[in-house]
Amino acid sequence: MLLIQDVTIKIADKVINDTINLHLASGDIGCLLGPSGCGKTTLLRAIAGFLPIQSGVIKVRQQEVSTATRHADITERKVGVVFQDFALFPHLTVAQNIGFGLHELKALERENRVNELLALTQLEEHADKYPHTLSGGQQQRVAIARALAPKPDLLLLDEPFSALDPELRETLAKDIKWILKHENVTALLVTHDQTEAFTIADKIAVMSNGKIEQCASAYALYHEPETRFVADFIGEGRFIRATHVDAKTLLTQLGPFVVPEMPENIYKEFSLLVRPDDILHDDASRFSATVVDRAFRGSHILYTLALGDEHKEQVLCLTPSHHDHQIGEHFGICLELEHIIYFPNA
Ligand SMILES: Nc1ncnc2c1ncn2[C@@H]1O[C@H](COP(=O)(O)OP(=O)(O)OP(=O)(O)O)[C@@H](O)[C@H]1O
Repeated sequence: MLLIQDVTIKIADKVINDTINLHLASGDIGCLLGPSGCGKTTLLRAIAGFLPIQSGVIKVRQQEVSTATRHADITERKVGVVFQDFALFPHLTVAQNIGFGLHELKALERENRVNELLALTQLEEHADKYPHTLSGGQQQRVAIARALAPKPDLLLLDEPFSALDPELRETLAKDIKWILKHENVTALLVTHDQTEAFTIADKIAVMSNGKIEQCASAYALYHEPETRFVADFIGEGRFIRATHVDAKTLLTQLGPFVVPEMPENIYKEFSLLVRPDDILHDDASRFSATVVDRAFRGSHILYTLALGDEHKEQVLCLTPSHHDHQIGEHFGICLELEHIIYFPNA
């Protein structure tokens, strides 16, 4: 449904997006995830048709909509856009906002489609209200319903939850995912919040410095990051030094570790990614670590632990919160890795 091949976008001669490749099949929910300034919004704007591209091609439904020499009009793209600030019409009711893009339909068809979307977004009781009387979450649902009303082939959402408070975001993200799947619309959203990306997206493109570093499912990004940037950016974790001892064994400050499956061509010495769930609290272990920081998370505590006498390396450890240790205390830990993620030593 959406195909982006080797796309480069420049603004005032500065390369903002460099050789971007991305594919979304029909019904996929994709996400552009990355730190502020990495070029997410610029790419989304180019797909929507607000910006030209300098090389490559963007196709929607196999039609070329952007190349270096062709720039299809926004209306020709059949792309819906949901903006960060919702951009609702203040003088129109909820129902009128949703029906705004349906001028081509007959009155009855239009009314049916509006009613269908009011039900889908659970806004029936608010149909005759004006946007300023609604909560942020409700306004966002109106914005999504309005964008979905004309049945666009592709829906683009620019930081759709950023104006909402954090508790509401996750619930709304789940609701929106359900709505998008129900409408079977292909969607691409921009966010810098990975929880949001994990909740809503089938496929996440992690961006840095104008490029896509890796495009994969949330699970693959977390467990099989292909670059050091993705390993750092997605989830939590620390790198510790490791040495490849023999076909089955690695050596780290936490002793020898027998590897479930040794990667081919692994370096002799390398940096090993250790996630908080790879470190187990184990009073029987002969390796102990010192608590240098702790974050209480209700059911769990996330400890930052310093290793060895010199405290040069650190790992994170997520334990049930009845293991309550203070900063400066020691406790026994052991390493339990499912995936060996390694990079050359920095
Ligand atoms: N109109 C413009 N003129 C000049 N530079 C621009 C313009 N628009 C964007 N940029 C630059 O392009 C880069 C990428 O911006 P963009 O808004 O795409 O990033 P982003 O990843 O969406 O960031 P954020 O998460 O903060 O919105 C930034 O360095 C920005 O300064």
